Amino acid sequence: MVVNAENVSRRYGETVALSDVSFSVPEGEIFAIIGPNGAGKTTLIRALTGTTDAEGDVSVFGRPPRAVARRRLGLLPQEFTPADRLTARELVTYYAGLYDETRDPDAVIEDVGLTDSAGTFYEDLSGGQKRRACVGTALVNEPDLLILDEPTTGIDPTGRRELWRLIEGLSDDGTTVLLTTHYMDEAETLADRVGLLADGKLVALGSPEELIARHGGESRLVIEVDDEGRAETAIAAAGYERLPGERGVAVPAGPKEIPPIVEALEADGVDYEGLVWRQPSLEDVYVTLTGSDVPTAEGAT
Ligand SMILES: Nc1ncnc2c1ncn2[C@@H]1O[C@H](COP(=O)(O)OP(=O)(O)OP(=O)(O)O)[C@@H](O)[C@H]1O
Repeated sequence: MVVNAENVSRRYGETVALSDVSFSVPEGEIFAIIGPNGAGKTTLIRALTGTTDAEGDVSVFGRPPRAVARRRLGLLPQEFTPADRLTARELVTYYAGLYDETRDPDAVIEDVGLTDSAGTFYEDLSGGQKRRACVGTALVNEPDLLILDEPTTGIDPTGRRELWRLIEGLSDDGTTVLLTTHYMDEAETLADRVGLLADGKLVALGSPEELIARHGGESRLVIEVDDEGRAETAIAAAGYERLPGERGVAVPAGPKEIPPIVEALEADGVDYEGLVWRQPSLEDVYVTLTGSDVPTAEGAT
């Protein structure tokens, strides 16, 4: 196992940041930690990298975090603001100077897709380019384990997809990746396995498919309508109950139940604007197990 955490707990005064968290990450896996603000994601990363003391047992490459050879680990912290007046190439080269053996900084710059902007000052890069330059600093030592705390927060959709491709490519080459994210589509797309933290506890652990099958609930038909009360009455008359916590009027329904629901709406003259049928996703798992909405891009920290 590359990472092994057993009964890891951390308190800050009265606040329980982590409570008995246990999981392990095998070589080559992409493991995503998800959870609401304050769930303990960053504290867990700090426990794994030895920058905070925690109770329980943590080992990385079979050793206590602080004893791990620095060159084996690449870390992108959540808050990382390099000097504005360094170019992307200078930034990556600066970090390369911290190790005895490193990759060619220009090759790293190419990997993070910044060759054309290598000479641009950090402050003049776009949000996505900035974050990619930061990821580059974590790659200079060709780490065996890459830890990324919210790598794509604040990045536009194109930039996020580029970073996903980069992370997938690193994983294909054998790098183990542990990341935190507020984006459920990111975890669903990238992660081999996901750990869901809520109030410091690991409340679910498994592949996205397993978690969705276990906690995601049924497929559903979502009726987009102004008069939700009227739609609810119409579907209730046809024997269907509204699912709580969804945007629009959602009804648990397989594909074959779509026609009777539509007939019920039509029969009552409900003026609906749209119908969306969808299968459960990791977002539903998150909402079910944490009781909170998935944060929006603006709300994520
Ligand atoms: N250094 C600290 N001193 C005191 N309390 C802390 C400290 N670090 C974290 N906490 C508290 O521990 C809990 C977990 O925080 P943590 O930053 O690990 O959560 P998170 O899941 O990373 O949140 P976010 O998604 O907002 O980054 C929170 O209640 C936080 O206020």
